[in-house]
Amino acid sequence: MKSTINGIAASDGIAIAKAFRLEHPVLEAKIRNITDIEAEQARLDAALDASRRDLEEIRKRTAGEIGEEEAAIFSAHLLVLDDPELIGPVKEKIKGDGVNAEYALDETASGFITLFESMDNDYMKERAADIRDVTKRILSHLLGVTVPNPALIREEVIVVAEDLTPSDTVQLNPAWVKGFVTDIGGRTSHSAILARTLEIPAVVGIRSAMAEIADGDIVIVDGTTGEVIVRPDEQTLAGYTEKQQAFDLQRGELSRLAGEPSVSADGHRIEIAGNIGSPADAAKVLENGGEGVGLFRTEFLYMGRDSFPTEDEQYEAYRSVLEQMDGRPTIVRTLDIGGDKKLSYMQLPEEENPFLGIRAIRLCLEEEDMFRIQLRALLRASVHGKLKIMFPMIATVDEFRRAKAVLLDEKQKLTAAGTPVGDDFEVGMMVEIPAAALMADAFAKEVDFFSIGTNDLIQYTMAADRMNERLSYLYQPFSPAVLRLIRNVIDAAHRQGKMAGMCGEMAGDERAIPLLLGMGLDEFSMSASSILKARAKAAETSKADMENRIDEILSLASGEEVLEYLENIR
Ligand SMILES: C=C(OP(=O)(O)O)C(=O)O
Ligand SMILES: [Mg+2]
Repeated sequence: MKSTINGIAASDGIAIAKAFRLEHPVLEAKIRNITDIEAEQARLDAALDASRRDLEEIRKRTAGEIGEEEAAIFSAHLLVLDDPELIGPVKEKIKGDGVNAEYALDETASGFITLFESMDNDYMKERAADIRDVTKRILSHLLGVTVPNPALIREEVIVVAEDLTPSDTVQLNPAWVKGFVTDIGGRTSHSAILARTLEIPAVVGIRSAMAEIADGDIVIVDGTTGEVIVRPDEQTLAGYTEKQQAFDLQRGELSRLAGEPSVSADGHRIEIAGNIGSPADAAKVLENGGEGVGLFRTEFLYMGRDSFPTEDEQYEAYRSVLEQMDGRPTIVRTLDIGGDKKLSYMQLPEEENPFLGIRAIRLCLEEEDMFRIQLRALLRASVHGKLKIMFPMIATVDEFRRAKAVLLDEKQKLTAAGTPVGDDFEVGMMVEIPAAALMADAFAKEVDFFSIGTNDLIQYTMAADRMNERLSYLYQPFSPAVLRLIRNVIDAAHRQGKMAGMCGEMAGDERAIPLLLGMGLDEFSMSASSILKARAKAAETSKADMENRIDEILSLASGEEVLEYLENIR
């Protein structure tokens, strides 16, 4: 029976395909006593063989379709599978204790995991993560439970999941994943941002998707309205197929703006740039006529792998982006890990409030060696284009100064060693903490540019978790509280002759563009798929007219009133 469920529209467009449930099953390794030891050991061997076949296949396909680097993790898993130091003790335990293979494996592996994780050694911590993953795979074969392998998807699907972590999403191949729906999350959770980067429709925060959608159900995702139709009838299907074609047509029409500059109706020039998570995304920004990169979220280079990227690997990634952008301004943000963005190979402390904890620049200033590797890679790459280095989550002027001092120290060392470093790279900061927005005048004297991170700025201003769908009513980009902070940042930047940009999702929101233009925002950075619509919106807006309205808008009492005001301007 057809049913319609609603969530938060996260990425525009319509996708129609079969559901693929991405669910991590509970694997319980209960103890059983065994009498036929040989048969039990043979059962373990069979599970090892099956796991080996899985991994070889996944490795091969990942290497061929995504890249050798991404496939490396599966080679590491294959090594664990064949490691006599793990498998030997499991077999001995089956024999010595007369217990079943699941239990012997789980106990032995847990012992190694606890031991390796407790060591102050990144290599051993990575091995612990590998053992955990491989153990799950072997257990699933022993228990006859299927674990989903998104890397093996070979038909068009809509991924249905409770949640997609950033490391889940980097493994999805957009050639097959036509859209996704999740029960958890909001418009600015990272899975939603990634969907926009990949230009695939998505609806998040549905709450009942996993309960209502079975594997193989036909699903329509309307990422523009937030509707998800499960098991549609013929008529509904036909209606949405038409809607899908109209959407594609509109996208095609907008593409004529790709080579045009971004100018308001009254001739004011702005820059519209793209947000990226990998060097491959830069091509999408250019295809959509982006005038620069306003945010490269480098933490994605650190995800979907089982060890830190080396300085050379990072250098290559930054160089690739700068070369592709060919002299256009390119803002690369230093590592913003923590909060919901975790690394399997880096143990972060358990915190009560991870979004208020050791993340981003706070972590980098604590783990200075790790930070310096990234800064060296950036400095070496700076000769290949117009690089702007940006620090995330800056709360105090002192933090900015400390981060910049480490950068300049590395620059000096490289120069002393004869390594070429660009002379004209800029150093700026994200404004995503209310304290920084309020103190923008003090910061403006020290930075080369600001980029306002509304995703976090809104959550910290409203004290409403950006990922909690139940608080989405509080997560208000148009709240005058947020708008006043934004204006403060732009004005402070301009008083010092500095550029003010925005790379939070608000910059690509068509309703916000006239308002931001009126406040004088210089640079708007967004998902590649929003660039052309934003350019069209700017072209029909008079900056001078909006400028005259700003005081009135900022004196309204609520986000709802602001939105109503904006809708009535015509
Ligand atoms: C752009 C931002 O950074 P992220 O979404 O990566 O936290 C932001 O906070 O607005
Ligand atoms: Mg942020």
